[in-house]
Amino acid sequence: MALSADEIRGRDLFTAEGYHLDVETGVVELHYALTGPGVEPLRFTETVTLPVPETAPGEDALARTHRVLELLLIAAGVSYYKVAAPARIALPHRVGAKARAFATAVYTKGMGEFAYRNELPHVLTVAITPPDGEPTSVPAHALDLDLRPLSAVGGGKDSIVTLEALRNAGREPVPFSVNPNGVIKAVNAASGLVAREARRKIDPLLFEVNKAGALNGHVPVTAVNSLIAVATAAFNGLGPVVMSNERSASDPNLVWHGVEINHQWSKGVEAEGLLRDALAEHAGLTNAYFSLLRRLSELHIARLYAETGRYDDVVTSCNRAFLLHNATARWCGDCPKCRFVFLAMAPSMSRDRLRSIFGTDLLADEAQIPGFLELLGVDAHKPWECVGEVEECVVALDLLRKSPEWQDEPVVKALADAVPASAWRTASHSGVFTPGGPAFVPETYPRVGE
Ligand SMILES: CC(=O)N[C@H]1[C@@H](OP(=O)(O)OP(=O)(O)OC[C@H]2O[C@@H](n3ccc(=O)[nH]c3=O)[C@H](O)[C@@H]2O)O[C@H](CO)[C@@H](O)[C@@H]1O[C@H](C)C(=O)N[C@@H](C)C(=O)N[C@@H](CCC(=O)O)C(=O)O
Ligand SMILES: Nc1ncnc2c1ncn2[C@@H]1O[C@H](COP(=O)(O)OP(=O)(O)OP(=O)(O)O)[C@@H](O)[C@H]1O
Repeated sequence: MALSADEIRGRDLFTAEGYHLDVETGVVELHYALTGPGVEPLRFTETVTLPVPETAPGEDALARTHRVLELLLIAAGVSYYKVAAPARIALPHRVGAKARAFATAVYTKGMGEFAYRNELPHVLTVAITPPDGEPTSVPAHALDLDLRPLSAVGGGKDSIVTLEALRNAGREPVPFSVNPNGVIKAVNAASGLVAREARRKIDPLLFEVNKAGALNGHVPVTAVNSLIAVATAAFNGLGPVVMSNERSASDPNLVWHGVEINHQWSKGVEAEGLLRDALAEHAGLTNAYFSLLRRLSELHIARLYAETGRYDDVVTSCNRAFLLHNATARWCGDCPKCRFVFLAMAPSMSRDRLRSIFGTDLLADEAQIPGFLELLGVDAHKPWECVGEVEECVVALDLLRKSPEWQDEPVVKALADAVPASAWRTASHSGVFTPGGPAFVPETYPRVGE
C-alpha cells in the first residue's frame, strides 16, 4: 500500500456504486468507492455467495431478492465507509422514506461506537443521498409463515435456544450462518439439522489500508448478516429469518452528543423495526424478519439454554472465537463476553457443568474481579461487547451469593461486598425473568419463555 494515512483518510464522499448477482452461482459482488479531491479513488468489492436453490427462483422471487440486495449493498458498505468516514454518502438506486431511514440509522446509530471511539461526531449526522425520485413499486408479498424458517446461528447460547424452540414448535428450522467457522459447524452438527450457509469475503484491500492507517472500528455487523439471511431466504423460497436478539441488546452503553451509543445497535429492537419497515417498503416483504427472543433478558435465555442437553461441548459465545485472523478455538476465558456468559449461566446449572463448558472457572480466579466489577456497574460503563444489563449481572450475583455451591467462593464474596446497597435494592429478580418490551414475533410462532 503506497498511500499514506492522510491520503487514505482524506476523502469527502463514499459511494455505494452498485452490485451484481450471478443467479447461477449465487455470487453477489458489492462495489464501493471512496473519493476526494486530488486523490485516486479507493475502490472496494465485497463478495457474498448465497446458497443456490435447487429450482431457479421465479421472476417475482428474483425481483424481491434484488431489492433485498439493494439494501444489503447499503448495509455492507459500513466496513469500507469507515476507512475515511466522510460526511457524505451516495447511493446508486432510489429508495423510499423507510429504506432511507434504515440506511441513515445504519450509518449513524450503527456506527455510533466507531464515531465515539474515533472522536468523529459528524458521523452521527452523516447525509445519505439517493438519486431523486421514488423507486418503482414492488408488489406486496406477505411471506407464508408456514414455510421453513431460516434460523440464524452464531454459535452461542442464544441461537441454540431459538433453534430448539423452533424445533419443539414443529417449525423445522433451517440453521443458517454467514461464514460458519468450526464453532458454528459443530453447533449445527450437534443440532442434527441440515444447515445452509452463505460466504462473505471482505475486500483484502481493506486489511491493507487498515495497516497503512485507515480509520477503523466497530461496525453493525448484525445488519449485514441479517440482510444476507433475508436475501438467502428470498432467493431460496424459504420462510422468515428468525434471529435471537435479546431485550438488553437495545440498551445503550453511553450517551454522547445527545445520542445513545450502543455497541449492539443492529441487534436492538429499533434496528429490527427499521429493517422490517425497509423490507416491506423496498422489497414488498412483510414478516420476513424478527427476533424470537426479543422480550427475554440474557439471564432468562441462559436459564433456557440450561434446559438444552446436547450443546455443552460446542456452544461458544466468546467473540474472540470469531476473529477473521488468529481466532481462539472456543472460550478465551478472559474477556467481558466470557465473564458475562459465565455469570449468566452460573445460577442455572451445576458448577461442574459450567466448568466443563468453559474449560475454566472464572469465578475462582481473583484476576477476573475487575472485569466482573465492570459488568456489575461498579466501575466504568458497560463494556463495548455483547453483554447484558448491569441489573442482570446483579441479579445473577445475588443468586450466587445465596447458593450453597457458590456462597463461600472468595471471588463471589468480594464481588458481593463491592456492589452498593442501592444496586441490590433496585435489581429485580422478577423483572429479569419476566418477558417484557416490544417484539415483532408473529402470532403463530411460539412465545419463548412466556
Ligand atoms: C470478532 C470480533 O469481535 N471482531 C471485532 C474486532 O475486529 P478485529 O479487528 O479484532 O478482528 P476481525 O473481526 O478479524 O476483523 C479484522 C478487520 O476486518 C474489518 N471488518 C471485519 C468484519 C466486518 O464485518 N467488517 C470489517 O470492516 C475491520 O477493519 C477489522 O479490524 O474489532 C472490530 C473493531 O472494533 C470490530 O468491528 C469487530 O467486530 C466484528 C465486525 C464482529 O463480527 N463482531 C461481532 C462478534 C460483534 O461484535 N457482534 C456484536 C453485535 C453488534 C451489532 O450491532 O451487530 C455483539 O455481539 O454484540
Ligand atoms: N455468522 C453468523 N451467521 C448468521 N447469523 C449470525 C452469525 N453470527 C451471529 N449471528 C446472529 O446474530 C445475532 C447476534 O449474534 P450473537 O453473537 O449475539 O448471538 P449468539 O451467538 O446466538 O449468542 P451469544 O449472545 O451467546 O453469543 C443472533 O441472532 C445470531 O444468531
